[in-house]
Order: sequence, then C-alpha cells, then structure tokens
Amino acid sequence: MGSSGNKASEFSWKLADHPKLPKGKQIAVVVLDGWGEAKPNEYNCIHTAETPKMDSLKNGAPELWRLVKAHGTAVGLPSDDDMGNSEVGHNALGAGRIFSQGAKLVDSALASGKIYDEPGFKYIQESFETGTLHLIGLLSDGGVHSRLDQLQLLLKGVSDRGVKRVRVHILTDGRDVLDGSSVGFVETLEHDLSLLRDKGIDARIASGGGRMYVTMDRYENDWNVVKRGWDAQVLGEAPYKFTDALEAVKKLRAEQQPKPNDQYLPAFVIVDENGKPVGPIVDGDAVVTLNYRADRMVMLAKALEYENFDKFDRVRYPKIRYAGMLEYDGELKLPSHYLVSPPEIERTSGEYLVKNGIRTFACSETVKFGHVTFFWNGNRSGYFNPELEKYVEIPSDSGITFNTQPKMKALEIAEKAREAILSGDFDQVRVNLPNSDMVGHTGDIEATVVACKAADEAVKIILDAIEQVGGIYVVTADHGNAEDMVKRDKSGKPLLDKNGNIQILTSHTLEPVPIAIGGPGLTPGVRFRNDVPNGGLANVAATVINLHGFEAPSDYETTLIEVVDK
Ligand SMILES: O=C(O)[C@@H](CO)OP(=O)(O)O
Ligand SMILES: [Mn+2]
Ligand SMILES: [Mn+2]
Repeated sequence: MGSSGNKASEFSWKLADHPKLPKGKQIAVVVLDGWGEAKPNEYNCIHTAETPKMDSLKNGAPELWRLVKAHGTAVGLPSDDDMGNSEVGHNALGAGRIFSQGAKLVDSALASGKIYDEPGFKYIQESFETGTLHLIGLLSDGGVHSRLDQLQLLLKGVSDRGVKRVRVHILTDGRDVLDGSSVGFVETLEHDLSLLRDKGIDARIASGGGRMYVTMDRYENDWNVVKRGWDAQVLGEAPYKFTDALEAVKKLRAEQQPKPNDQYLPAFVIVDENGKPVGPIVDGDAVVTLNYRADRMVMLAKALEYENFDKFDRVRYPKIRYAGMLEYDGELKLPSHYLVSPPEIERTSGEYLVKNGIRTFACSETVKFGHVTFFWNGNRSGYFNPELEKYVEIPSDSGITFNTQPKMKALEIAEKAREAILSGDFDQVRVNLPNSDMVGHTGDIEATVVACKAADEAVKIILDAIEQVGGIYVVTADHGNAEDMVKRDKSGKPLLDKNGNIQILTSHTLEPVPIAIGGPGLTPGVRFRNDVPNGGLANVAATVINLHGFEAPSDYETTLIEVVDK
C-alpha cells in the first residue's frame, strides 16, 4: 500500500471529522460524460438541447455552480493541448490527486530510453532473433489511447535492438481525430516501415480495422469486436484482403455502403501475391499492445494472455511473449508483462470512504460502467468491501452506433440510482450518464441534441430523489464533447473541408466542465471558495469527502468548498 505524504508507521485510513459538516447525508455524485461548457452556437448541442435541469443548476445559486478544468496538465496529461478523456477524468475525480498519466509516462520512458532496460522489453526481446514482433494498437495522434509518435519511436528502438521481423496491426481512429485522417496516418507508418526495410528489417502492416468494430471494445460489451480483431491479427483471416494497407483503408472508406467512418472500418488482412496473409501471430512471436489506456485493451489482453478462455473460439492459441504498453488492470495484474509501469493511483477516495463506513452504490450502462468503478478506483477492478459496496451495470446495446439510440440507458441508470437513494441503503450513489459523449462521438448533431436532453432528464430524476430524502447532490462531468461538434481554426472559426462542408468534430474537447452542488441536505453556508480559480477534476474528491462529513487526506488536491457562518 502506498502512503505518499505519510510515513508508513503513521498512516491511517481513518479520516478526521470535518469541523463544520455533518455525517450521514446521502450524496448523489452524477458524472455527465462529455458535457463541457462552451459558447452557445449551433454546434453546441448542449446549448441547443432542452436541458432545464442543468440550466437551473447553472442559473440558480451562483455560489454553488462553477467550472473546473478537465484537460491537459490538470488531469496529468503531457500538455495543455491534450483534450480530456474518461480515463484521466475519472481517475482524477476518484483519486483526488493529479497523477502523471500513461501518455506522459510512456513519453518519458521512450525519451530517456529507460523503456529498453526494463524487464518487459527484455522479455519480448527474447523473440527478436527467431520470431516476429507484432505491434497492435490505435493508429492516430489523438493521445487518448495511444500516440503515433510513440509507435514511431518504438519502431526505431526495436530496430536498433535486434528485431528482424515486425508486423503492425493497425486500428483506425476517427473518434479522437478527424474522420478520414486514417489515410495520412497509414502513409506515415508505411514510410517509417520502409525506412526499417532499408535497414534490412522485414517490416509491414499485417492487418487492420476500425477501432469500434475491431478489437477495441470495453467492459465486455461485445466480444465479437475482439474476435474480429483476433481472426485478422492472429489467424490472418478477415472478410477483406488487400496487398497494401493504404489501398485497404482508401477502398474500404470509399466502397462500403453506407460509407464507414474510420472508427467502423471492417477488418482486413494484408496478403502477399499468393494470397497468403503476411503476418498472422504464431508460436515464438512477441506481441505488444501499443495503447497505454486500459479500458479498450483489457479484453484483448485477456485473449492473448489467458490459457483458459471461453469468450470466443480462438481456434489457435499461440505461445507468444506478450507485453502491454502499460499494465492495464492493477487488481488482475493484467497483463503480467508490460513495457512501462502505470501510474500508482492508490488511496483513492472510494477506498477511503468505504474504509470509513460509507456505503457506496455505483452504476452506469456497460459502455461506461468501468468509468465509475474501475477508473474511479484507480484502474482497479472489483470491490474494496463487498459488504458496503454495490456496483450495478445496465447492459448497453451492442452492435449499434449510438446516434441510432441517443437516449441510450440514461433513464434506466437514473431509475436504478433513484431506487438506491430511496432505499436508504447507501451514503453515496454515483453514476455516469454516457449520452453526450457516446452520441457526440458519432458526429451526428441532431442525435447529440436528443442525447443531451435525455441526460438532463436523468439528472432530474436523480436530483428529485435526493430532494425526497433530504440529501446532497454533486453534478459534474469528466471532459467536454457535445458542447462543440465542429473542428475550428485557431481563431475559433469552423473549418471547412475541400468541398466546403464543415468538418465535424467527433472527439473530446479542451473545454472546462461544470460542477454544481446542492440539495436540501447541504449545510447552509456551504459555497464554492473563490481562492481555487484553477480548480480541476482532482479537486472534486476532497469536496465530496467533506460533504460526507470528513476532512480529506492532507495530500489530496484542495477542496472546492468552504462553510461560511449563516
Ligand atoms: O470512447 C473512448 O474510448 C474515448 C475516446 O477515445 O472516450 P471516453 O474517454 O469518453 O471513454
Ligand atoms: Mn468520458
Ligand atoms: Mn468519449
């Protein structure tokens, strides 16, 4: 157990009583996924949508609503040009401190060259002489799950360290970057691989597919996604075969009906002139999954690592040396080999609160379930204390793009939260409402407006229940998305493509997010301090701990609230 700021002998899980705030209030913590604050205009779906509940929080008591930072260095990302995302956002919300995140840790390990001295790299290196090194990951510079420049550095690194044969299995993005950008990323990668070939290394792209359709499912929503990837990457089988990856991406984008976004390209394999796949994964090979972000790599990591596995028929289970870019699950110790150690996110607010007797309920639908459990608890699966915690997952629809069902399961999540609140069995009821994010990522503006309205309705249901029991609410978000749906130039003007159409922004944003507190249980005199102007998501944990009647641990980012005498 880590205990930064405390000598191990002095460390205690016991939180001190808050001098002014009472215990025993029920608190709803609501995270709207992808709900940022931006100027009102036609590309701001949150503004366009009818959102009376969220509007009333914003326009109600000014001392109980504010904005907090949700991107860049405020959430442990390398720079303030990095948009926020669910992993870093929920990590910060739950852990109450800012940890250098995967993106930054991998950057440093590559820059210093330390990555090559670690046991993870030494392990895969054992296959370089006689086997192939396979690199599987998201190919973009989005920076949410992976980054192209890290792949480029790694390619250079392995080529200097004895690799003979490299196969890259690409997953096209279009979700953290503009749709269509996959073509440029493949061109860049092909160029880099050609430089390796000039050095005598047999280096090629071997397979591919769109991230939402191939490999990168999460929280076990749809194993078929991982199976499609497995078939292409391991077995060398896919519905589409090409001899060239650039041609594959261009043709699949142009010829499929309806035209797929980069996110949804079907699986393809690259074959030689005899139609033989150029890079299936076989015994003796090494595999690295390039993504540093955990949620969408865990399922593949299980398929690659677990001897006993029944989620789909793997047909072949090759004996490989497998390493993740990072360790993806600290509780499962998955995978057992990795190139870079993950941030040590320990002593999270969830663990403290449970150890101080706070009965906790957490709920979302599958596609965001791990956000309020796994990410919230520092990339750790499972309960701290099953006697005091209940995590409820509402099954998400699978096999659809969420613009076709923009209401998603928001009402079901709200209903579950309402029941949990009214039952009186829980002190904290925590939910994630996925709509504005998941539908925002589809780039469908009309559907995103419907999504935002549905999320607002869900907030109302939860806050009404809090009203009924005399509790407290904390409503916030993890990063922006639906509040800006267009790519802009530096001056903020919408960018047009070569046909004069606006360029739809499917990604997250750099915008701050709102936080509102209130409810009949809130002690009179509680208000946001005005001396934390740069407050970010990491300040929320101390705030929530205070509202439960405790002082936050001394090394947590400071609370956002104060209590003035009334
Ligand atoms: O869908 C995802 O994986 C990311 C975007 O890449 O979104 P979020 O961080 O909101 O989960
Ligand atoms: Mn999110
Ligand atoms: Mn998102």
